[in-house]
Amino acid sequence: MVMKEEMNQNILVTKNLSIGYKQSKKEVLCLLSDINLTIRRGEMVCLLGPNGAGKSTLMRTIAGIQAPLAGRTLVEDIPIRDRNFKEIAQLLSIVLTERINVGNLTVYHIVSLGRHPYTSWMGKLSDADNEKIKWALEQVGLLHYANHFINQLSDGERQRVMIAKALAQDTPLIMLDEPTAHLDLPNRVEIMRLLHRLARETNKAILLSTHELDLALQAADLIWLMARNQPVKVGAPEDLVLNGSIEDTFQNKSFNFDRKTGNFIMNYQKKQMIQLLGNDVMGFWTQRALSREGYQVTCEKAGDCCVQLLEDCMEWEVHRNGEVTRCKSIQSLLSHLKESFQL
Ligand SMILES: Nc1ncnc2c1ncn2[C@@H]1O[C@H](COP(=O)(O)OP(=O)(O)OP(=O)(O)O)[C@@H](O)[C@H]1O
Repeated sequence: MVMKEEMNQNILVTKNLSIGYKQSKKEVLCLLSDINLTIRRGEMVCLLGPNGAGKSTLMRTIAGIQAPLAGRTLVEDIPIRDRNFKEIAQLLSIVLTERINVGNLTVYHIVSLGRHPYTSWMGKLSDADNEKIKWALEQVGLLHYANHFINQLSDGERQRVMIAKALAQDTPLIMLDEPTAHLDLPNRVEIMRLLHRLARETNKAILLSTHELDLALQAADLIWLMARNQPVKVGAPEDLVLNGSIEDTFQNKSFNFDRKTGNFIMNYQKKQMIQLLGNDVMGFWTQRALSREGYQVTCEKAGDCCVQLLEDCMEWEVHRNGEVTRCKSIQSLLSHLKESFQL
């Protein structure tokens, strides 16, 4: 009984999927084999991995755009392979990264294209289709832009139009290839929040590929972590941080992953030890600036230099060789240290 309920919760299932490219009759580039992944109703999954890991290949294979080397993909228990375009378009919708350039179409018209899998060959929209289009525009907060031309919209709004089109397509699975590429930070956050809310409220499954690790860690229900020739690691973002998977996958000698903050910290060659006294926000930014300049920062007594934070007046006191110097900004602190150490 439990098993049956669980099976019904799955919208996407991959079964022993192998992905890659047939390069010639004999030569095959197999990127990954035996991929068994699922996405449940109402879940948002972020697919993460370094460049060349195979994210686009996996997305394309799941969507039926590219044939698998082996295995299969099921959406709502229906195998994608061998289905025609219209049948697939009723099971999954895809939002691609490319910037759309169709200036002479209105927002309403573009979203209405999502209804094509359901209309006759003439593309006549029924009342129900129009209702669905309005609902989709409402979901992304763009109903008032329905009659605007697409080239009158910002990149963030255009992306929301494409999400509305996918919603109008009304498929159980929505896939998005780097939906936050080309967007500024507020729009990136907005799109992730929107997708997260839509997964919850519509009970659809959302799969998106991204390079935005910090946003994915905050917004995803599950992360699929891909690395070349390694099994896909699946887990809640926090589990993948705690068990070191994120760190291992993105390991690089130029930066370290900070498990406490979920951020990457650049590695600078350390030259001089400096003791930093004080904490909180001012301490965090002072430490960042000192590390960038190549100082090794510690809270213990070390070397002959100590920086004391004066949090009340937001100033910095440098103690070195019995001399005390006050600095009014991080910029002046860094130039004073540079002179002092003659770096
Ligand atoms: N048409 C193709 N024929 C042969 N090999 C390909 C083809 N397309 C991609 N590849 C190779 O497959 C590997 C994975 O590529 P893919 O584009 O899926 O990675 P990705 O994780 O999406 O990368 P990125 O983050 O840079 O977009 C790469 O080594 C790439 O060179």
